Amino acid sequence: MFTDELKKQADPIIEAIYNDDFIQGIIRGDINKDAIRHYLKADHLYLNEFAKIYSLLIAKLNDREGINFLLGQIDFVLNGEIAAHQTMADYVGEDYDVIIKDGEWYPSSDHYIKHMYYNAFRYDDASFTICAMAPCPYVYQQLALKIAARHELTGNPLKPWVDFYTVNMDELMNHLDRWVNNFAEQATEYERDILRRNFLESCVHERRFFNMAARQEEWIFHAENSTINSGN
Ligand SMILES: Cc1ncc(CN)c(N)n1
Repeated sequence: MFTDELKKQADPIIEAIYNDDFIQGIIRGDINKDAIRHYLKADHLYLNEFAKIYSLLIAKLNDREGINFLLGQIDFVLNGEIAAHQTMADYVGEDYDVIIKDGEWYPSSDHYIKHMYYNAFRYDDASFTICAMAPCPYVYQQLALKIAARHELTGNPLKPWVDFYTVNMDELMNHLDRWVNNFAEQATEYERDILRRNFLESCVHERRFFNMAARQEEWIFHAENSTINSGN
């Protein structure tokens, strides 16, 4: 299947994310609280845009099943995933609403969000955007499964965050796989290349997003050579 090929190509990127500072800090249970604050500020806004992009895709569909599926996902992203964020806010020891109130689209999350919007506006078929969005659940599911398989997290304050992504992603991933595979079957090789690239680029965006939080990346406009304070 086409999506099996994508997932195989994504695995080294996911393994690299696993070994980066953010996930290693989660595994140890002592991740820097500023990294978590930064992540929550960025992710709250990212998920809002993710829900809005789903709504753009609804306009491209004609089947009620697909529309209902996306409506369910909008609800999950806006109301379900809060539980994972709440675990992190509890770890920081501050009120969630206070933490997120001054978030922004920091450079790496900005790039990721615009990658998804580009596809939603550029292509009539929703599959191109779905390929750019699928790493969002997929990468977290794979990270959580790797962590759970390799570590005993009892007593780790971030264990509920890991548990959340081990159990909640299966149905969604099956649906997205079917969707992309159906489209890929009748797509041209040129279109399949775009699908592949969209998926892999978003896996790299996932890595950059965690590293953004680990380094508390910000836009810098005042420096002589305006740049961002992040590598990778
Ligand atoms: C950036 C990002 N990627 C993925 C997820 C998991 N849905 C998330 N909350 N944020």
